Amino acid sequence: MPHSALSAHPLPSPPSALLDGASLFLDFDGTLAPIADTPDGVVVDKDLLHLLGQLRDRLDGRLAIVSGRSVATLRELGFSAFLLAGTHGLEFAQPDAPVDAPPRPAAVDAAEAAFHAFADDKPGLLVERKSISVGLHFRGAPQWGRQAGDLATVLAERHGLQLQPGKMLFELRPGGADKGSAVHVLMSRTPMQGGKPLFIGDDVTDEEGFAAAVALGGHGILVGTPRETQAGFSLEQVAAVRHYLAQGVSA
Ligand SMILES: O=P(O)(O)OC[C@H]1O[C@H](O[C@H]2O[C@H](CO)[C@@H](O)[C@H](O)[C@H]2O)[C@H](O)[C@@H](O)[C@@H]1O
Repeated sequence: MPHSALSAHPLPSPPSALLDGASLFLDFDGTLAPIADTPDGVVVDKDLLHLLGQLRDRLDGRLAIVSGRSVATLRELGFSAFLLAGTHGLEFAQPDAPVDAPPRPAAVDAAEAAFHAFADDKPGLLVERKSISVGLHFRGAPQWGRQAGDLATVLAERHGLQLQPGKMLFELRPGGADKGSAVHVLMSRTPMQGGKPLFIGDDVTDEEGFAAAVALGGHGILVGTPRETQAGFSLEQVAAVRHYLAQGVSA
C-alpha cells in the first residue's frame, strides 16, 4: 500500500477499507465543495451535511473539518454540528461550542489595509476579511497574481505574518500552526483519539495534514490532478470524494 513517499505520479484510488476505524480529517474548498469564482459563491447542500453526519456517527464522532476558512465562516456554511479546525489550524471548536482561537493581531488589520490599497482600483481582485487573517484573491484578475504575491511577501516580512499561498489566493495569518499541527492536536483529544488518521484535501495547505496523518500511521488522499505530494492516494474531484465517503456510510 502506498505510504509517505513524495510523489508527482498518478496515485491509486483509496480503498474504502481506509475509512474503517478512521479518524477522518476533511478539507473544505476543493474537497467537499467545488472551487467557485469567489469565496461567497460556495454553497453547502443538505445532501453533503447529511452524508457527513451519517459518516461522523458511523465513526463514533471521529470526523473533523480542517479548513483555511475561519470557524465562524464554516458555521455560517452549515457545519455548526461538526468538530472544526479553522484558519489553517489556528482555531478549534467542538460542535456548537465556543471557538478556541488566538486574538486577531493588529498586524493583520495593517495587512488588510495594504491589500485594499492595492486591490480596490483593480476590478476582479478581492480582499477576504477573515476572523484572524486576510486573503487577497486574484481568481477574477489573474493578470495581477504575480504582483499580489510580491505584495503579500513584503507584507508578511514587514508585519511578521505567515504567508499562506492558496488557489489563486495569498493569505496573511499568524504563524505557529498549520493543518499538520491541527491533526496532531485533534488526534490527542476525544473524539479523534484512537482512530487511524485519514486526511483528504486538495490544496498545498493540505500537505502538512497528509504528512501528519502518515506520521501517525494513517494516510493522505489528494483530490485533483497529480502533483508532488505526501498523499499516497488520490481522487479526481469533489464528486469522487463524495462517492468515496458514501462507501464509508454504506459499508
Ligand atoms: O482549506 P480550505 O477549506 O481548502 O480553504 C482554503 C481557502 O478556500 C477559499 O478560497 C478558495 O476557494 C474559493 C471558493 O471556491 C475560491 O474562489 C478561491 O479562489 C480559492 O482560493 C477561501 O476563500 C479561503 O479563505 C480559504 O483559506
